[in-house]
Amino acid sequence: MTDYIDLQPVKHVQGAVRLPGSKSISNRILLLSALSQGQVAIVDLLASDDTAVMLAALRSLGVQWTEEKTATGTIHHVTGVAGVLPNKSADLFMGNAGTAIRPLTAALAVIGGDYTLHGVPRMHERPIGDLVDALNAAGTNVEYTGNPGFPPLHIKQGKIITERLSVRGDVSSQFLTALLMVAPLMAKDHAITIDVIGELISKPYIEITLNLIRRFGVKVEQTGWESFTIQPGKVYQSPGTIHVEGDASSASYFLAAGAIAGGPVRVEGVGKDSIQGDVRFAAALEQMGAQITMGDNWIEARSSGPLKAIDADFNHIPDAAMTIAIAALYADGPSTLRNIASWRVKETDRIAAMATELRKVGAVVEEGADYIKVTPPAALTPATIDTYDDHRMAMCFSLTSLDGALRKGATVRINDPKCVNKTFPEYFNAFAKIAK
Ligand SMILES: O=C(O)C1=C[C@@H](OP(=O)(O)O)[C@@H](O)[C@H](O)C1
Ligand SMILES: C=C(OP(=O)(O)O)C(=O)O
Repeated sequence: MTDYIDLQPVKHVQGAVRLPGSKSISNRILLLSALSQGQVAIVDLLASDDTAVMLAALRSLGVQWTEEKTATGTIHHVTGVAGVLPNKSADLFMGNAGTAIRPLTAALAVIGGDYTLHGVPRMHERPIGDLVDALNAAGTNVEYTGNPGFPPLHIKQGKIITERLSVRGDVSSQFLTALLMVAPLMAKDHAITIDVIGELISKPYIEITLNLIRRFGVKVEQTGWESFTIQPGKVYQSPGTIHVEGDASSASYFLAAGAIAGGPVRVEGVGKDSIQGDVRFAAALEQMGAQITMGDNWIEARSSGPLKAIDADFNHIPDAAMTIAIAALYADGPSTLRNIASWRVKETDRIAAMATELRKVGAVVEEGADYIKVTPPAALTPATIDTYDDHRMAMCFSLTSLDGALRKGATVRINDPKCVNKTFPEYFNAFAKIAK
């Protein structure tokens, strides 16, 4: 029997939400800490499925970590292994966490050993071939045990035999992130250069990667988005204590709620100096007519009349862009989200899933290989929303219960709401708190 949650129409939203830690920052910091020299204290790590698989994998690899509960949150203490993993063989379950499997594959391939990595069925449909090709061309030994180009993987001992790697950047930026994170392990006696083939997508995620690599003491020289060079002889050094920002993608649901149904709604934990590209979601909402204010560690959204339709390129914020597709239901005309082909290879085929579920609430939807056009209905239709084991489908569609300035929300049933555990286990409680 399908588990579900029923949401009644919400007339007004208001309040403040303390965001959970950023998934992207959490999993990067965990791996960098494990590879570094020294002890790292990680404050406010995200507690969710995606970080749980990374933490479990590190433990299976012999990396020691402990969790300390404090009055204000949590501190994870990780003892770095300076690039030498205690366990030379392990079988690792990666769930559906792209930010865990891609960088870990690169790390284990470069370090070498006898490792298997696998995940949920959807993980075995998510591409990893561009990363494996880049690694194996450089001398690692990574094999597919299922379909070529996809997990599961078997990693054996290899040996890096090149100073220059190239990787495709047009399917997922996580492949370049993975190579950048392990480049210092390859750059023992000579510099390593990574060239990007094809137009790099999701560029702000590379900025997160570079920012965190630098905080662990390694410099990367960058030539546009085409080439990255890491100087030899550097080992990641513990930054001591490192703080995880609140998740800017998770912020998008609350900010959109404020923009649609009154507000003000404030998210706490990210602000104007955030290293996450998804804070630029606020600018897209502003373009739609919402009123946005930002502080060092908070962002606030409120509506000022009906939302305006938007037609824009969303390649830089692929995750938060899903929330724009929902805000489009409350806009004054058709909206088009362009350059989002990567949606098709994420937790589900998000262009297809979004189109199907938006039609259930009455929208007219046109989808293409890399775009979606949403024409809002005169009134939202009550619907049962399928979520495709995709946390963002569940979180996005909760917003269809909101009454906007132009049209009223509908009663909505969200099937399998627990899929939010991937990044935001407390999502529906947080949403209920701002619903008045
Ligand atoms: O590097 C990261 O932390 C991420 C990169 C993006 O993926 P793509 O580069 O595959 O678009 C994003 O969708 C994902 O949720 C997190
Ligand atoms: C695409 C996503 O996740 P992943 O890190 O598994 O790629 C996401 O969280 O929207």
